[in-house]
Amino acid sequence: MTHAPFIAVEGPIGAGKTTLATMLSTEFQLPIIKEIVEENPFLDKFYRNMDDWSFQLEMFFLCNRYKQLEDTVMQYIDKGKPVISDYHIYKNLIFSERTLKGTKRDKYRQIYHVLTDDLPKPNVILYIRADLDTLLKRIDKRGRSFEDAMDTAYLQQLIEDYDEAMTSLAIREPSTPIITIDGNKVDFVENKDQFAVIALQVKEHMQ
Ligand SMILES: Nc1ncnc2c1ncn2[C@@H]1O[C@H](COP(=O)(O)OP(=O)(O)OP(=O)(O)O)[C@@H](O)[C@H]1O
Ligand SMILES: Nc1nc(=O)c2ncn([C@H]3C[C@H](O)[C@@H](CO)O3)c2[nH]1
Repeated sequence: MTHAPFIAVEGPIGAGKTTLATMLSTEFQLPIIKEIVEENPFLDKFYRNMDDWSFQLEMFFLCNRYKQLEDTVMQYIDKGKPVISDYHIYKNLIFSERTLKGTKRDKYRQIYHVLTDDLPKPNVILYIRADLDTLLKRIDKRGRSFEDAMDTAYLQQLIEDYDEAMTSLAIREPSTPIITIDGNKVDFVENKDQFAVIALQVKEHMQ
């Protein structure tokens, strides 16, 4: 590990990233970096018309995450302090490769690499996998109105994109451990023992 633990929780929409990252942050007294959702002016428009709004939305996410990552580096990573985040910057590419087409996709990819290639990346990843039924139930339970318009085929596609992306990340960065959690079976919210197993795995990577 080249720097203090920088832990990222990842997984498709509604997998439980923010929930788990918050629980781990409390357990280990770690500062947490959370996704900006409510202030996002494009999500509502995007779910109603993905083709029209995808570029604006992806750029918004990228710029916000870039700023958060810059701040995280200054406040924690450069000072050798551990930190947990409810996303990995790589998710920008997972989503944009799915939502953008043609020249916009090419331009976005270039901007992504220019902005992020030289920044430190998380060195421990928790990947929550879950199938469509589980995700739909959780998204429904959370009840964000703009997600009512989400296409289930899009969500299913993202589940598969995430699996591919995590496999390719494991090959490209073999020194970064990926702890995979079966979100269909493991209930870290209601079951304390199941949370304890995850917390123990994370602790092993914090030494
Ligand atoms: N293991 C679990 N068991 C039951 N409910 C869960 C579990 N994990 C998360 N939830 C619930 O599912 C909903 C979605 O969780 P959360 O917001 O943490 O997902 P997320 O992955 O951060 O979502 P997004 O991708 O939209 O940012 C919340 O209502 C949360 O309370
Ligand atoms: N298109 C797209 N690109 C992203 O980088 C991205 N990151 C998150 N999301 C969506 C999922 C939830 O609805 C909501 C909150 O996570 O925002 C994204 N959508």
